[in-house]
Amino acid sequence: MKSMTWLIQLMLPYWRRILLALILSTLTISSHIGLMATSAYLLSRAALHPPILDLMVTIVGVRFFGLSRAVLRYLERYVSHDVTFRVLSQIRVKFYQAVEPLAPARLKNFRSGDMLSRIVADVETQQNLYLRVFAPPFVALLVLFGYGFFLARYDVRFSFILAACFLVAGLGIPWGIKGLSQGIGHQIVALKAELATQVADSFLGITELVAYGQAQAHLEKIQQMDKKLMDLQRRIVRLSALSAALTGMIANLGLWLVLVLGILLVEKGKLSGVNLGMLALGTFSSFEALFPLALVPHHLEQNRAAADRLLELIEAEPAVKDSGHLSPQSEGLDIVFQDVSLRYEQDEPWALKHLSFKIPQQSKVAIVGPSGAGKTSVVNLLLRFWEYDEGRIDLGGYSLREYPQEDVRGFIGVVTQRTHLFNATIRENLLLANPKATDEELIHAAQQAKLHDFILSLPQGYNSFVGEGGFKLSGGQRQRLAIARVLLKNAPILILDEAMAGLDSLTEREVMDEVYQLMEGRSALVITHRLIGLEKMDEILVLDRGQIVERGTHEELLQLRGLYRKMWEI
Ligand SMILES: Nc1ncnc2c1ncn2[C@@H]1O[C@H](COP(=O)(O)OP(=O)(O)OP(=O)(O)O)[C@@H](O)[C@H]1O
Repeated sequence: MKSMTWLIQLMLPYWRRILLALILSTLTISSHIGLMATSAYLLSRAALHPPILDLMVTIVGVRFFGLSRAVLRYLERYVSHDVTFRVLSQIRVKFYQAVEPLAPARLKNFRSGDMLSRIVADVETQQNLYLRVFAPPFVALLVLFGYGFFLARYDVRFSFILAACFLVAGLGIPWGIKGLSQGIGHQIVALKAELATQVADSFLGITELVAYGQAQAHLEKIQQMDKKLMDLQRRIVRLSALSAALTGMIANLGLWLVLVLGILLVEKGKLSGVNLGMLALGTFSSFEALFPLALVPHHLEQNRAAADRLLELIEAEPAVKDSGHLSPQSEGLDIVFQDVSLRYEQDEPWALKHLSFKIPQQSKVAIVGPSGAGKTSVVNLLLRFWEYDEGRIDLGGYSLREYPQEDVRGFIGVVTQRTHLFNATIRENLLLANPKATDEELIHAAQQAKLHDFILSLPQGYNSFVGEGGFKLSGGQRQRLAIARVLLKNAPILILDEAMAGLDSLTEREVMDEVYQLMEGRSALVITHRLIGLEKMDEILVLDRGQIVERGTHEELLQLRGLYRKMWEI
């Protein structure tokens, strides 16, 4: 119910267009009725051989309805699809606005294929909302009342026949089909999501699947799901055909009942014989309004299931909410952690416990420690990806919570182990860090990151495509590109989170030199479990199970003969 209320709220701003579309739909069906009725009337009158002038009005009527039906059908399709696409774009905008603040913390719980399915398939399912759920009942009611009143002018019993047939075909058949199709809408939405998830997973893990000889097995799994989805869709097509056949039968029954009643009335002299065909065929064609009703419950179920999935994300609470309006100054950007504790979930152990340290502006601090010690968690807090539970983090003398998240991130440049490169050109990947950068600035950054010569050696230079995830570049080239990005961003705070992991020793040494140059004149937080080059750090924090167990310079820590020394010796 909640999802329907949400969808209706999105449609409300377009009520004028919706009203126009409903009127146009009703007029289109009315034109159809008019065409059939006037044609039948014309044939009946013509059979009596009246002077041709007597038929002129009817002939014009036939022409008018013939033309207006086509024009109105076009306008109705135009306006109703226009409304539909406007509502869809609203849904997409709302969805994106709600999802963006959830990244990255909350989105990690969702699989990428499932997210894709929500953004694409579940949004697109909503195109049925107006066209196949809301419009048909309204149009059927308008036709029933409009044509019902027309019939009542001849005899009210014609109207009762029409109402009875509309009741059976408009409520009885959809009710029966609802019973037969119950649950299929939900299953289709769930299966589409699962299928998208499996396909996306297969693409992401294609190397592993091929290497371990599992590609065929995986493909078969996907084919099975696809078959299941096809079976469900086939069931819906069968039900659609059944409902069309049943509605057609009721339409024929309606025609016969009107004909029988009409014949009786003609016999009694209460109805002119020339009207007989007009009333019968008009009634028959009014059933056009009823054909889409049978699948309304099915589409409604599918729309609700898809909308529920959209709402699940739209209503999710972001891990961090903006509450402050301070803007960080580029001067005096000391970072201070005071007794900071964090746990990712209430029932999980603390990832960070009572952490206190300071990174004065332009100083270099390293955090080292074994895997799972909490090093990346410190970065997550600084970048405002997660909210800390206890303590206080200050930036430039004010709590981090007093700044908008975007402003904080604007002051921080990050190089991580897994630099994501978009399937675009080198230029576009660099511009991500600073869309306004000039060509000279791009080249300067690439030169500093020792990437320029390599780029020039490519046939397309800066316009060369890097491939999906940057697969056309080596690990070292990717990291250099990340460094060039940070240079372009020119942020006063630098975070290097395992930036050298995955590189061979030679490349590591080369990239390290560039990284140390990059640190000059900036505050730097270096996260690593490889104790290389840490002599240049002002302070090293040794983290273990979320707590600082040792701190000092490289020399001091070696003398302590504790965890750091042990790690260093290894
Ligand atoms: N998003 C998350 N949700 C739940 N728990 C998490 C999440 N991220 C990290 N953790 C947990 O928090 C703890 C610290 O993780 P963190 O990634 O900070 O460690 P790390 O020192 O950076 O490890 P590594 O060197 O292996 O990258 C771990 O126990 C980890 O399982």
